[in-house]
Amino acid sequence: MENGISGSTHPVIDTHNDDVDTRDALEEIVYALSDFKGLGTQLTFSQGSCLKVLSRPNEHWWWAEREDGCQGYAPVNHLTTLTRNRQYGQDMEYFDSYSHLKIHHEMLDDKARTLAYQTAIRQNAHLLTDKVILDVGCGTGILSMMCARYGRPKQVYAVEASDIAEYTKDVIHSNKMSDTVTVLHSKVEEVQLEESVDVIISEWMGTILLFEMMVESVLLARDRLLKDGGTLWPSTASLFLVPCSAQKQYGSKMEFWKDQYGFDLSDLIEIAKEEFLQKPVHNHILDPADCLSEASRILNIDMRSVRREDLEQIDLDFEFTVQKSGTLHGFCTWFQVDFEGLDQSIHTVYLNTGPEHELTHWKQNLFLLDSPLSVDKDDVITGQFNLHRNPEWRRHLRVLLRFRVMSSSNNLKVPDREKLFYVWR
Ligand SMILES: N=C(N)NCC[C@H]1O[C@@H](n2cnc3c(N)ncnc32)[C@H](O)[C@@H]1O
Repeated sequence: MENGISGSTHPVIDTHNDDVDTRDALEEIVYALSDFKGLGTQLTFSQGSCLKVLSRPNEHWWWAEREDGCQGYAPVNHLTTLTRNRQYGQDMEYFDSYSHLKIHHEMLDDKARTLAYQTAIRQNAHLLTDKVILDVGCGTGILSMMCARYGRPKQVYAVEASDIAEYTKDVIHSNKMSDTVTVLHSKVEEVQLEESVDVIISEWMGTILLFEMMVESVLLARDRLLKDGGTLWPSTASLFLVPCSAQKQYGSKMEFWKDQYGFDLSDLIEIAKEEFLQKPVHNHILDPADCLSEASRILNIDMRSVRREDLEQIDLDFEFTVQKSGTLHGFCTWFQVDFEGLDQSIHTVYLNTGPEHELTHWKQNLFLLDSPLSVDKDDVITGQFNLHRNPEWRRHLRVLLRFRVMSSSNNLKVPDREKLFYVWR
Protein backbone atom coordinates (compact mmCIF):
# COMPACT_ATOMS: atom_id res chain seq x y z
CA MET A 1 0.00 0.00 0.00
CA GLU A 2 1.93 2.98 -1.23
CA ASN A 3 -0.38 5.92 -0.78
CA GLY A 4 -3.63 4.74 0.71
CA ILE A 5 -4.74 2.92 -2.36
CA SER A 6 -4.10 -0.69 -3.22
CA GLY A 7 -5.11 -2.76 -6.17
CA SER A 8 -2.53 -3.05 -8.91
CA THR A 9 -2.54 0.59 -9.92
CA HIS A 10 0.26 1.77 -12.19
CA PRO A 11 2.39 4.85 -11.38
CA VAL A 12 0.40 7.86 -12.48
CA ILE A 13 3.38 9.77 -13.79
CA ASP A 14 5.99 8.15 -16.02
CA THR A 15 9.40 9.72 -16.85
CA HIS A 16 9.40 12.47 -19.44
CA ASN A 17 11.50 12.58 -22.58
CA ASP A 18 12.77 16.16 -22.60
CA ASP A 19 14.12 16.30 -26.11
CA VAL A 20 10.73 15.57 -27.71
CA ASP A 21 9.23 18.91 -28.52
CA THR A 22 6.29 19.67 -30.80
CA ARG A 23 5.51 23.32 -30.19
CA ASP A 24 1.82 24.13 -30.46
CA ALA A 25 0.73 27.52 -31.65
CA LEU A 26 -2.43 27.18 -29.60
CA GLU A 27 -1.99 28.38 -26.01
CA GLU A 28 -4.82 27.28 -23.78
CA ILE A 29 -6.00 28.05 -20.25
CA VAL A 30 -6.56 24.96 -18.11
CA TYR A 31 -7.39 24.34 -14.45
CA ALA A 32 -5.71 21.99 -11.98
CA LEU A 33 -7.99 19.15 -10.93
CA SER A 34 -5.83 18.46 -7.89
CA ASP A 35 -2.56 19.45 -6.18
CA PHE A 36 0.70 18.40 -7.83
CA LYS A 37 4.18 18.58 -6.28
CA GLY A 38 6.64 18.80 -9.17
CA LEU A 39 10.21 17.46 -9.18
CA GLY A 40 13.00 18.94 -11.30
CA THR A 41 11.51 20.50 -14.44
CA GLN A 42 7.96 19.58 -13.30
CA LEU A 43 5.66 22.41 -12.25
CA THR A 44 4.19 22.48 -8.74
CA PHE A 45 0.59 23.73 -8.52
CA SER A 46 -2.47 23.51 -6.28
CA GLN A 47 -5.98 22.30 -7.03
CA GLY A 48 -8.09 24.88 -8.84
CA SER A 49 -5.11 26.95 -10.02
CA CYS A 50 -5.15 28.33 -13.53
CA LEU A 51 -2.31 27.33 -15.90
CA LYS A 52 -1.47 28.43 -19.43
CA VAL A 53 -0.46 25.53 -21.70
CA LEU A 54 2.48 26.66 -23.84
CA SER A 55 3.23 23.40 -25.63
CA ARG A 56 2.23 19.74 -25.66
CA PRO A 57 5.41 17.63 -26.03
CA ASN A 58 3.46 14.42 -25.48
CA GLU A 59 0.14 13.02 -24.25
CA HIS A 60 1.30 12.77 -20.63
CA TRP A 61 3.16 16.05 -20.05
CA TRP A 62 2.47 19.57 -21.22
CA TRP A 63 4.76 22.59 -20.80
CA ALA A 64 2.74 25.11 -18.81
CA GLU A 65 3.01 28.42 -17.02
CA ARG A 66 1.60 29.31 -13.61
CA GLU A 67 -0.04 32.68 -12.96
CA ASP A 68 3.22 33.78 -11.24
CA GLY A 69 5.13 33.12 -14.46
CA CYS A 70 6.83 29.89 -13.32
CA GLN A 71 7.01 27.31 -16.10
CA GLY A 72 7.44 23.56 -16.07
CA TYR A 73 6.01 20.20 -17.08
CA ALA A 74 2.47 19.56 -15.85
CA PRO A 75 0.87 16.05 -15.86
CA VAL A 76 -2.04 16.11 -18.30
CA ASN A 77 -4.20 13.88 -16.09
CA HIS A 78 -4.23 16.66 -13.49
CA LEU A 79 -5.62 19.28 -15.90
CA THR A 80 -9.07 20.20 -17.20
CA THR A 81 -10.40 22.87 -19.52
CA LEU A 82 -13.53 22.81 -17.37
CA THR A 83 -13.99 26.38 -16.19
CA ARG A 84 -14.82 27.20 -12.62
CA ASN A 85 -18.26 28.40 -13.71
CA ARG A 86 -19.09 25.11 -15.36
CA GLN A 87 -17.87 23.25 -12.27
CA TYR A 88 -20.17 25.48 -10.21
CA GLY A 89 -23.06 24.72 -12.57
CA GLN A 90 -22.50 20.98 -12.29
CA ASP A 91 -22.44 21.25 -8.50
CA MET A 92 -25.70 23.16 -8.42
CA GLU A 93 -27.37 20.51 -10.57
CA TYR A 94 -25.98 17.79 -8.27
CA PHE A 95 -27.11 19.43 -5.03
CA ASP A 96 -30.50 20.22 -6.52
CA SER A 97 -31.02 16.48 -6.99
CA TYR A 98 -30.65 16.09 -3.21
CA SER A 99 -33.02 18.88 -2.27
CA HIS A 100 -36.01 16.57 -2.86
CA LEU A 101 -37.12 13.92 -0.38
CA LYS A 102 -37.25 10.93 -2.76
CA ILE A 103 -33.53 10.16 -2.60
CA HIS A 104 -33.41 10.72 1.18
CA HIS A 105 -36.42 8.42 1.61
CA GLU A 106 -34.58 5.74 -0.38
CA MET A 107 -31.44 6.09 1.72
CA LEU A 108 -33.29 6.09 5.05
CA ASP A 109 -35.40 3.13 3.92
CA ASP A 110 -32.19 1.18 3.25
CA LYS A 111 -31.99 -0.62 6.61
CA ALA A 112 -28.68 -2.45 5.93
CA ARG A 113 -27.03 0.89 5.10
CA THR A 114 -28.43 2.97 7.93
CA LEU A 115 -28.14 0.28 10.61
CA ALA A 116 -24.47 -0.32 9.73
CA TYR A 117 -23.77 3.31 10.61
CA GLN A 118 -25.95 3.03 13.73
CA THR A 119 -24.09 -0.11 14.85
CA ALA A 120 -20.71 1.59 14.38
CA ILE A 121 -21.90 4.60 16.38
CA ARG A 122 -23.47 2.53 19.19
CA GLN A 123 -20.47 0.17 19.51
CA ASN A 124 -18.20 3.17 19.94
CA ALA A 125 -20.66 5.41 21.78
CA HIS A 126 -18.68 5.46 25.05
CA LEU A 127 -15.67 6.77 23.15
CA LEU A 128 -17.62 9.61 21.51
CA THR A 129 -17.87 11.45 24.84
CA ASP A 130 -16.74 15.08 24.48
CA LYS A 131 -15.69 14.44 20.87
CA VAL A 132 -16.26 16.89 18.02
CA ILE A 133 -17.92 15.16 15.07
CA LEU A 134 -18.36 16.31 11.46
CA ASP A 135 -21.10 14.71 9.36
CA VAL A 136 -20.28 15.43 5.70
CA GLY A 137 -23.43 15.47 3.60
CA CYS A 138 -25.80 14.95 6.54
CA GLY A 139 -28.97 14.96 4.41
CA THR A 140 -31.89 14.65 6.86
CA GLY A 141 -29.44 14.56 9.80
CA ILE A 142 -29.99 10.90 10.76
CA LEU A 143 -26.31 10.07 11.40
CA SER A 144 -25.75 13.29 13.35
CA MET A 145 -28.76 12.54 15.54
CA MET A 146 -27.54 8.98 16.14
CA CYS A 147 -24.17 10.37 17.28
CA ALA A 148 -25.91 12.83 19.59
CA ARG A 149 -28.37 10.24 20.97
CA TYR A 150 -25.98 7.33 21.59
CA GLY A 151 -22.71 9.17 22.30
CA ARG A 152 -22.16 12.26 24.43
CA PRO A 153 -20.24 14.34 21.89
CA LYS A 154 -19.23 17.88 22.67
CA GLN A 155 -20.48 19.03 19.26
CA VAL A 156 -21.76 17.59 15.98
CA TYR A 157 -21.44 19.70 12.83
CA ALA A 158 -24.02 18.46 10.31
CA VAL A 159 -22.96 19.88 6.94
CA GLU A 160 -25.33 19.68 3.99
CA ALA A 161 -25.04 21.66 0.76
CA SER A 162 -28.55 21.01 -0.65
CA ASP A 163 -31.61 22.97 0.39
CA ILE A 164 -32.83 19.98 2.41
CA ALA A 165 -30.54 21.47 5.10
CA GLU A 166 -33.16 24.10 5.93
CA TYR A 167 -35.63 21.33 6.83
CA THR A 168 -32.92 19.39 8.64
CA LYS A 169 -32.53 22.36 10.99
CA ASP A 170 -36.22 21.91 11.97
CA VAL A 171 -35.72 18.14 12.41
CA ILE A 172 -32.79 18.71 14.77
CA HIS A 173 -34.81 21.26 16.72
CA SER A 174 -37.89 19.01 16.97
CA ASN A 175 -35.70 16.16 18.26
CA LYS A 176 -34.34 18.52 20.95
CA MET A 177 -30.75 18.21 19.73
CA SER A 178 -29.99 21.81 18.79
CA ASP A 179 -27.63 22.20 21.75
CA THR A 180 -25.37 19.46 20.37
CA VAL A 181 -26.05 19.29 16.62
CA THR A 182 -25.42 22.37 14.47
CA VAL A 183 -26.66 22.18 10.88
CA LEU A 184 -24.49 24.12 8.42
CA HIS A 185 -26.18 24.68 5.06
CA SER A 186 -23.00 24.75 3.01
CA LYS A 187 -20.62 22.75 0.86
CA VAL A 188 -18.14 21.20 3.24
CA GLU A 189 -15.39 22.73 1.09
CA GLU A 190 -16.56 26.17 2.17
CA VAL A 191 -17.39 25.59 5.82
CA GLN A 192 -15.28 27.33 8.51
CA LEU A 193 -15.22 25.70 11.94
CA GLU A 194 -13.74 27.22 15.11
CA GLU A 195 -12.20 23.85 15.94
CA SER A 196 -10.83 20.79 14.20
CA VAL A 197 -12.82 17.58 14.55
CA ASP A 198 -12.12 14.18 16.12
CA VAL A 199 -14.41 12.14 13.85
CA ILE A 200 -15.64 12.58 10.29
CA ILE A 201 -18.70 10.46 9.51
CA SER A 202 -20.15 10.45 6.00
CA GLU A 203 -22.27 8.29 3.76
CA TRP A 204 -20.64 9.22 0.46
CA MET A 205 -20.74 5.98 -1.52
CA GLY A 206 -22.26 6.00 -4.97
CA THR A 207 -22.76 3.60 -7.86
CA ILE A 208 -19.55 1.65 -8.45
CA LEU A 209 -18.53 3.10 -5.07
CA LEU A 210 -17.13 6.29 -6.59
CA PHE A 211 -19.82 7.78 -8.84
CA GLU A 212 -20.66 11.33 -7.67
CA MET A 213 -17.03 11.53 -6.49
CA MET A 214 -18.34 12.82 -3.17
CA VAL A 215 -15.41 10.97 -1.63
CA GLU A 216 -13.27 13.89 -2.83
CA SER A 217 -15.22 16.26 -0.58
CA VAL A 218 -14.72 13.90 2.38
CA LEU A 219 -10.96 13.79 1.70
CA LEU A 220 -10.84 17.58 1.44
CA ALA A 221 -12.63 17.77 4.81
CA ARG A 222 -10.14 15.24 6.20
CA ASP A 223 -7.18 17.32 5.05
CA ARG A 224 -8.61 20.60 6.28
CA LEU A 225 -10.67 19.81 9.37
CA LEU A 226 -9.70 16.45 10.93
CA LYS A 227 -7.32 16.34 13.89
CA ASP A 228 -4.14 14.29 13.49
CA GLY A 229 -5.03 10.74 14.42
CA GLY A 230 -8.73 11.51 13.97
CA THR A 231 -11.23 8.91 12.76
CA LEU A 232 -12.92 8.60 9.41
CA TRP A 233 -16.12 6.53 9.19
CA PRO A 234 -16.06 4.62 6.93
CA SER A 235 -12.35 3.90 7.49
CA THR A 236 -11.81 1.88 4.31
CA ALA A 237 -13.75 1.23 1.11
CA SER A 238 -13.33 -1.72 -1.28
CA LEU A 239 -14.61 -2.52 -4.75
CA PHE A 240 -15.40 -6.12 -5.75
CA LEU A 241 -15.61 -7.62 -9.24
CA VAL A 242 -16.88 -10.97 -10.52
CA PRO A 243 -17.40 -12.46 -14.02
CA CYS A 244 -21.02 -13.54 -14.38
CA SER A 245 -23.84 -14.81 -16.52
CA ALA A 246 -26.82 -12.56 -17.09
CA GLN A 247 -29.00 -14.36 -19.61
CA LYS A 248 -32.22 -12.67 -18.57
CA GLN A 249 -30.79 -9.15 -18.73
CA TYR A 250 -28.89 -9.75 -21.97
CA GLY A 251 -31.82 -11.54 -23.57
CA SER A 252 -34.28 -8.81 -22.67
CA LYS A 253 -32.12 -6.15 -24.29
CA MET A 254 -30.56 -8.03 -27.23
CA GLU A 255 -32.31 -11.27 -28.19
CA PHE A 256 -35.56 -9.36 -27.77
CA TRP A 257 -35.22 -8.01 -31.32
CA LYS A 258 -34.96 -11.38 -33.04
CA ASP A 259 -38.68 -12.02 -33.03
CA GLN A 260 -41.31 -9.46 -32.23
CA TYR A 261 -44.83 -10.51 -33.13
CA GLY A 262 -43.46 -12.84 -35.78
CA PHE A 263 -41.20 -10.21 -37.31
CA ASP A 264 -37.40 -10.20 -37.38
CA LEU A 265 -36.09 -6.89 -35.97
CA SER A 266 -32.51 -8.09 -35.55
CA ASP A 267 -31.29 -5.24 -37.76
CA LEU A 268 -31.83 -3.12 -34.66
CA ILE A 269 -29.43 -5.14 -32.48
CA GLU A 270 -26.41 -3.00 -33.37
CA ILE A 271 -28.08 0.23 -32.25
CA ALA A 272 -29.53 -1.60 -29.24
CA LYS A 273 -25.95 -2.36 -28.17
CA GLU A 274 -25.13 1.34 -28.37
CA GLU A 275 -28.22 2.38 -26.48
CA PHE A 276 -28.47 -0.33 -23.84
CA LEU A 277 -24.97 -1.68 -23.27
CA GLN A 278 -22.77 1.43 -23.08
CA LYS A 279 -23.68 2.00 -19.44
CA PRO A 280 -23.75 -0.55 -16.63
CA VAL A 281 -27.10 -1.76 -15.31
CA HIS A 282 -26.95 0.19 -12.03
CA ASN A 283 -29.75 -1.65 -10.23
CA HIS A 284 -28.91 -5.24 -11.04
CA ILE A 285 -29.63 -7.89 -8.42
CA LEU A 286 -26.95 -10.52 -8.98
CA ASP A 287 -27.96 -14.11 -8.28
CA PRO A 288 -24.93 -15.78 -6.63
CA ALA A 289 -25.61 -18.77 -8.92
CA ASP A 290 -24.73 -16.53 -11.89
CA CYS A 291 -21.20 -15.94 -10.62
CA LEU A 292 -18.70 -17.84 -12.73
CA SER A 293 -15.87 -17.47 -10.24
CA GLU A 294 -15.06 -16.28 -6.74
CA ALA A 295 -15.35 -12.49 -6.57
CA SER A 296 -12.15 -10.49 -6.29
CA ARG A 297 -11.50 -7.36 -4.21
CA ILE A 298 -9.83 -5.32 -6.95
CA LEU A 299 -9.57 -2.02 -5.06
CA ASN A 300 -9.03 -1.09 -1.43
CA ILE A 301 -9.03 2.56 -0.35
CA ASP A 302 -7.64 3.55 3.05
CA MET A 303 -9.54 6.77 3.78
CA ARG A 304 -6.84 8.00 6.16
CA SER A 305 -4.04 8.03 3.61
CA VAL A 306 -5.48 8.01 0.09
CA ARG A 307 -4.79 11.23 -1.85
CA ARG A 308 -7.45 12.89 -3.97
CA GLU A 309 -5.23 12.71 -7.03
CA ASP A 310 -5.03 8.93 -6.63
CA LEU A 311 -8.71 8.74 -7.54
CA GLU A 312 -8.42 10.54 -10.88
CA GLN A 313 -7.38 7.37 -12.72
CA ILE A 314 -7.45 3.99 -11.02
CA ASP A 315 -6.10 1.14 -13.15
CA LEU A 316 -6.83 -2.26 -11.65
CA ASP A 317 -5.78 -5.75 -12.73
CA PHE A 318 -7.86 -8.85 -12.18
CA GLU A 319 -7.58 -12.60 -12.67
CA PHE A 320 -10.37 -15.14 -12.29
CA THR A 321 -10.35 -18.92 -12.54
CA VAL A 322 -13.69 -20.06 -13.90
CA GLN A 323 -15.36 -22.40 -11.42
CA LYS A 324 -18.17 -23.60 -13.66
CA SER A 325 -18.74 -23.65 -17.40
CA GLY A 326 -21.27 -21.18 -18.65
CA THR A 327 -21.86 -18.02 -20.66
CA LEU A 328 -19.88 -14.94 -19.74
CA HIS A 329 -22.36 -12.09 -20.30
CA GLY A 330 -20.36 -9.54 -18.33
CA PHE A 331 -18.95 -8.53 -14.96
CA CYS A 332 -20.63 -7.32 -11.77
CA THR A 333 -19.33 -4.88 -9.14
CA TRP A 334 -20.31 -4.02 -5.61
CA PHE A 335 -18.52 -2.43 -2.65
CA GLN A 336 -17.81 -2.83 1.06
CA VAL A 337 -17.04 -0.14 3.61
CA ASP A 338 -15.53 -0.80 7.04
CA PHE A 339 -16.01 1.18 10.26
CA GLU A 340 -12.98 0.55 12.45
CA GLY A 341 -13.48 0.78 16.21
CA LEU A 342 -12.26 3.85 18.07
CA ASP A 343 -10.01 1.51 19.99
CA GLN A 344 -8.58 -1.97 19.43
CA SER A 345 -11.15 -3.66 21.67
CA ILE A 346 -14.06 -2.71 19.44
CA HIS A 347 -14.92 -4.90 16.46
CA THR A 348 -14.92 -3.41 12.97
CA VAL A 349 -18.40 -2.97 11.47
CA TYR A 350 -18.82 -3.91 7.80
CA LEU A 351 -21.36 -2.81 5.21
CA ASN A 352 -21.13 -5.08 2.16
CA THR A 353 -23.47 -4.44 -0.80
CA GLY A 354 -22.67 -7.77 -2.50
CA PRO A 355 -25.02 -10.62 -3.57
CA GLU A 356 -24.31 -12.68 -0.44
CA HIS A 357 -25.44 -9.86 1.85
CA GLU A 358 -28.69 -8.08 2.64
CA LEU A 359 -29.85 -6.12 -0.39
CA THR A 360 -29.21 -2.39 -0.28
CA HIS A 361 -30.46 0.48 -2.44
CA TRP A 362 -27.14 0.31 -4.31
CA LYS A 363 -27.88 -3.26 -5.45
CA GLN A 364 -25.07 -4.43 -7.78
CA ASN A 365 -23.79 -3.05 -11.09
CA LEU A 366 -23.75 -5.19 -14.24
CA PHE A 367 -21.34 -4.38 -17.09
CA LEU A 368 -22.76 -6.28 -20.09
CA LEU A 369 -20.56 -7.34 -23.01
CA ASP A 370 -21.76 -6.69 -26.56
CA SER A 371 -21.17 -10.34 -27.42
CA PRO A 372 -21.31 -12.93 -24.64
CA LEU A 373 -18.92 -15.89 -24.83
CA SER A 374 -18.71 -19.42 -23.49
CA VAL A 375 -16.18 -20.20 -20.79
CA ASP A 376 -15.26 -23.54 -19.29
CA LYS A 377 -14.30 -24.65 -15.80
CA ASP A 378 -10.63 -23.81 -15.03
CA ASP A 379 -10.37 -21.23 -17.84
CA VAL A 380 -8.51 -18.12 -16.63
CA ILE A 381 -9.91 -14.65 -17.29
CA THR A 382 -7.30 -11.91 -16.88
CA GLY A 383 -7.64 -8.22 -17.56
CA GLN A 384 -7.99 -4.68 -16.34
CA PHE A 385 -10.85 -2.68 -14.87
CA ASN A 386 -9.81 0.95 -15.27
CA LEU A 387 -11.84 3.62 -13.50
CA HIS A 388 -11.12 7.05 -14.98
CA ARG A 389 -12.76 10.20 -13.73
CA ASN A 390 -14.36 12.25 -16.52
CA PRO A 391 -12.17 15.39 -16.79
CA GLU A 392 -15.14 17.52 -17.88
CA TRP A 393 -18.05 15.99 -15.94
CA ARG A 394 -16.26 15.74 -12.65
CA ARG A 395 -18.74 13.51 -10.83
CA HIS A 396 -18.85 10.96 -13.66
CA LEU A 397 -16.59 8.05 -14.45
CA ARG A 398 -15.56 5.98 -17.41
CA VAL A 399 -14.79 2.31 -17.00
CA LEU A 400 -12.46 0.66 -19.50
CA LEU A 401 -12.83 -3.09 -19.25
CA ARG A 402 -10.17 -5.26 -20.94
CA PHE A 403 -9.84 -9.03 -20.67
CA ARG A 404 -8.71 -12.21 -22.36
CA VAL A 405 -9.51 -15.84 -21.69
CA MET A 406 -6.86 -18.55 -21.46
CA SER A 407 -7.71 -22.25 -21.29
CA SER A 408 -6.54 -24.29 -18.34
CA SER A 409 -3.78 -25.60 -20.63
CA ASN A 410 -2.67 -21.97 -21.14
CA ASN A 411 -3.88 -21.66 -24.73
CA LEU A 412 -5.42 -18.35 -25.76
CA LYS A 413 -9.15 -19.02 -26.08
CA VAL A 414 -10.40 -15.45 -26.40
CA PRO A 415 -7.99 -12.69 -27.47
CA ASP A 416 -8.09 -9.27 -25.89
CA ARG A 417 -11.57 -7.79 -25.64
CA GLU A 418 -11.98 -4.15 -24.68
CA LYS A 419 -15.07 -2.10 -23.92
CA LEU A 420 -15.61 1.43 -22.61
CA PHE A 421 -18.56 2.10 -20.28
CA TYR A 422 -19.95 5.46 -19.15
CA VAL A 423 -21.08 6.14 -15.58
CA TRP A 424 -22.91 8.08 -16.72
CA ARG A 425 -21.11 10.53 -19.06
N1 LIG B 1 -24.10 8.78 -2.71
C1 LIG B 1 -24.40 9.38 -1.55
N2 LIG B 1 -24.27 8.78 -0.43
N3 LIG B 1 -24.84 10.63 -1.61
C2 LIG B 1 -25.22 11.39 -0.40
C3 LIG B 1 -24.92 12.77 -0.68
C4 LIG B 1 -25.48 13.74 0.39
O1 LIG B 1 -24.40 14.56 0.78
C5 LIG B 1 -24.59 15.89 0.32
N4 LIG B 1 -23.28 16.36 -0.17
C6 LIG B 1 -22.55 15.82 -1.17
N5 LIG B 1 -21.41 16.51 -1.34
C7 LIG B 1 -21.42 17.50 -0.39
C8 LIG B 1 -20.51 18.54 -0.06
N6 LIG B 1 -19.37 18.71 -0.74
N7 LIG B 1 -20.82 19.37 0.96
C9 LIG B 1 -21.99 19.20 1.64
N8 LIG B 1 -22.90 18.25 1.36
C10 LIG B 1 -22.61 17.40 0.36
C11 LIG B 1 -25.65 15.81 -0.77
O2 LIG B 1 -26.33 17.03 -0.93
C12 LIG B 1 -26.52 14.67 -0.25
O3 LIG B 1 -27.44 15.14 0.72
